[in-house]
Amino acid sequence: MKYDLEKFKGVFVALYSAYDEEGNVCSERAKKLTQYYLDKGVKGLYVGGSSGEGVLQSEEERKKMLEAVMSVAKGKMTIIAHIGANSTPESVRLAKHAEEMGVDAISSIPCVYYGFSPRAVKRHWDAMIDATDLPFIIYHIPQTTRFNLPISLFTEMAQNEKVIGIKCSSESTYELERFKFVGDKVKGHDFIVFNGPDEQFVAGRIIGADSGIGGTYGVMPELFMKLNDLMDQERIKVARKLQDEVNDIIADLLSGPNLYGVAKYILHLRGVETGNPRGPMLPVETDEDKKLCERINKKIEEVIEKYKDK
Ligand SMILES: CC(=O)N[C@@H]([C@@H](O)[C@H](O)[C@H](O)CO)[C@@H](O)CC(=O)C(=O)O
Repeated sequence: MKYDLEKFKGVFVALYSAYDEEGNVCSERAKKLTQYYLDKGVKGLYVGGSSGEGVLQSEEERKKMLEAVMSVAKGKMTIIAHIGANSTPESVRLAKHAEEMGVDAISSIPCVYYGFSPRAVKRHWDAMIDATDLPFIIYHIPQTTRFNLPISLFTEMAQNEKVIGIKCSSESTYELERFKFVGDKVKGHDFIVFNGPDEQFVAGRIIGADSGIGGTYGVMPELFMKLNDLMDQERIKVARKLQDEVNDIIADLLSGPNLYGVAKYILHLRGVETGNPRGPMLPVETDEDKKLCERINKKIEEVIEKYKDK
């Protein structure tokens, strides 16, 4: 096996992007944000994905964000760079840049705007894969891309040595199980499956996920690391109870103007500045929204405390 797969097992924060007060990518803030997660002890970061607003940024902004992250995280955390862009040439340039930066793997959605055939998606992904020596992780998120990855294309992709895993953000745990089962069979060893829906972390791990990448981990990495430890120890009953509490928090996070707006404001309450999400995503503006964030932040602290020694 060409790649060390152990470094892809664990909890990966889907990193929010860091902006200044004018909405420009801010390297200093991105470095502090990266250090925040390094100090928390997460396994790694997924940079420039959905939570990272990669598809809302220019090529230069995406590079700038990754450069800041790598200046802090290189060799200390596993970094997966999401390089999916509107066109194949842009994705290829981002792939090459990610390799120059020393990331551990690249990853991509199939498409952004147009609906494509499996053949077109394969060609798009293959171009990125061929551009570097890095391992590649498929990003499957049909509810936003509208591309329902057929198992035939998945099987073909898994045959490529460089394709080591899939980030499965579809809500079907059956689909996740199939990717794990078929992936392991094709490889003859572990094919890394990342659970995508944070609300189903426990279910995903039970049915085959090795790891998790999530957009709500950023405000409660401690709770997802705890869930992961509980699953490693096969302490399902405690894990289920904690998942219930986490899902209550996620429901609150989703009840505000926008998940990332709320998450970023919660980080602001902790002294970690990342600015507002980029429009059309709504920021936290009203007193009511701010109170919601304060309440969620308090609830997270309480649940961390409650499960610390469980
Ligand atoms: C559809 C969607 O956005 N799914 C999220 C989840 O983390 C999601 O935000 C969470 O489960 C709350 O619903 C992730 O799978 C996406 C992700 O990790 C990323 O790339 O930011």
